[in-house]
Amino acid sequence: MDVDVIVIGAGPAGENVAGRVVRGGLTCAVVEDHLAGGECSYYACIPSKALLRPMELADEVGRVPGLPATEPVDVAAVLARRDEAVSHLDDSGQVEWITKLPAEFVRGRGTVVEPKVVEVTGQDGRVTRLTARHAVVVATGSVPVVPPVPGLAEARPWGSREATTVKQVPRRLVVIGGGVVACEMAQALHFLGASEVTMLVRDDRLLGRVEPFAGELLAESLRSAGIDVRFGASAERVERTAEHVVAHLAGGGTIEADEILVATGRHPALEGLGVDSAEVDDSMRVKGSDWLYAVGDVNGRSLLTHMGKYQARVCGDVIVARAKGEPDDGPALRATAPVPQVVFTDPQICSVGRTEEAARAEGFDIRVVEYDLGNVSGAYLLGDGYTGRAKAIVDERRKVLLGVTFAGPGVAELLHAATIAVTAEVPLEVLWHAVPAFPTVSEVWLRLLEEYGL
Ligand SMILES: Cc1cc2nc3c(=O)[nH]c(=O)nc-3n(C[C@H](O)[C@H](O)[C@H](O)COP(=O)(O)OP(=O)(O)OC[C@H]3O[C@@H](n4cnc5c(N)ncnc54)[C@H](O)[C@@H]3O)c2cc1C
Ligand SMILES: NC(=O)c1ccc[n+]([C@@H]2O[C@H](COP(=O)([O-])OP(=O)(O)OC[C@H]3O[C@@H](n4cnc5c(N)ncnc54)[C@H](O)[C@@H]3O)[C@@H](O)[C@H]2O)c1
Repeated sequence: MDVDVIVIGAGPAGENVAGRVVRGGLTCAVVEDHLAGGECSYYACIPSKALLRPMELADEVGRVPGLPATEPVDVAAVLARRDEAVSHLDDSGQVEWITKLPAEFVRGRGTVVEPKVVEVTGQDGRVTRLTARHAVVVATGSVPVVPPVPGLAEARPWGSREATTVKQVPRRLVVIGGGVVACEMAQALHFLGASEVTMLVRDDRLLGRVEPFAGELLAESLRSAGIDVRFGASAERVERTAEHVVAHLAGGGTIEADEILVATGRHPALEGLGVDSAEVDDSMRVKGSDWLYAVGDVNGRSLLTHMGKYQARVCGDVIVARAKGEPDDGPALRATAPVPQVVFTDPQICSVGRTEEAARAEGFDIRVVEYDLGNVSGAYLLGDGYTGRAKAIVDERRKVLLGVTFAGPGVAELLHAATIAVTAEVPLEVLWHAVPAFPTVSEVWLRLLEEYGL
């Protein structure tokens, strides 16, 4: 079969490339080995957020006197809603979306066998050969890394998929890692009944890529909920017995649990793909090639759905421009945006742009302003004991924001204002005229500017 563009992988990134190239007038085939919709729809963003939402709501209700207690939580109902959110692992809706674009949907494992040629091996072993006139786009996502701890692989550890598809919440859980998956899933499963959760965090802080204060607030929250967060801790050996799993700790001691969750990062999914590297330029074209592109997790730039989709929009439009011989270097045709991210824990942690450490390392002349969210009237009204913090990094030369971080209940919805301010490089003196409504948590913007001296 000949088409203009072949996309391998129908996760959020691959689907969005297909949408853009078809909209631009090209024909497209989308190859998917497992479920159209990708990791995000069935095993990652959607189910994890469905599992975290009841905890968030219960915490919120708990902060407002006079409302009925929400415990005990109906775990079966929470899991049933999670199952609905992931369409019971049925991808027919997503396949229909692809075919209605219209694009050709080809189920099977894709391999690039020669330039612009992809062979797809179906589950029945049949091979379909696809040829692209213009481009092949790799959007195969990422796979979890399991560290080489003796006995760990044999102990059948959980990865994020097992955690998000959980049917029976284990009573005792050991979590290896202190990143986003570890924190979100430790907290969700603890809320849903894992009464003994121990986190083995190799480093001395949680969420190593965000501002340290945010990780500290989160560690306090996890610990006060009863989760045993151990810093500088690691398993040197793991074994599974008939009844449980045992983690032998470096430096002595053991922890016995029902399951062990490994959340130690992810690698680009390149195995068996016929592609050695997915390192791309800002147009998402693989370095050294004029027909191969890579978007989403697989290129390693930013392992987030919204960033994969953003890259996909750029990539699709660039391919269309190049296919038509039109200019391919307009500002909308390069993926260079600051990265926003939300960690959906309690407190929520969200950030965009540079941290203080990153800005200093890049040589910016900066000033840091911070403000306690609990002192904002809008936050006080959300409930008793609301705590949180905001931190902004100001480029002193241009008087614009380089990065903003919020930590606190419900702060995720504050993030897009920060994303606009950072992306558009809004001068602080202009930002001053963006008056936050009273009494909302957004009033923290005014407080930050006042702290700065405006
Ligand atoms: C537990 C968890 C929670 C997360 N929560 C969030 C969140 O809240 N917000 C957020 O922004 N990000 C979140 N992420 C990250 C997000 O899931 C990824 O960034 C996103 O799924 C990447 O999209 P993608 O299209 O690049 O890859 P994927 O979604 O992984 O899709 C890749 C697709 O390619 C297919 N494929 C692979 N190889 C082949 C092949 N050779 N042939 C055919 N098909 C192939 C796969 O089957 C898959 O369907 C989370 C991740 C995890 C693990
Ligand atoms: N809300 C969200 O946006 C969201 C949620 C979940 C996942 N994600 C994405 O998924 C990606 C993967 O998440 P993750 O939590 O697996 O990765 P991560 O990179 O966020 O965290 C990995 C953690 O494992 C630790 N670690 C690494 N190697 C180790 C080893 N050998 N032994 C012990 N600890 C080790 C690290 O120090 C770190 O604490 C993230 O990059 C994130 O972008 C996003």
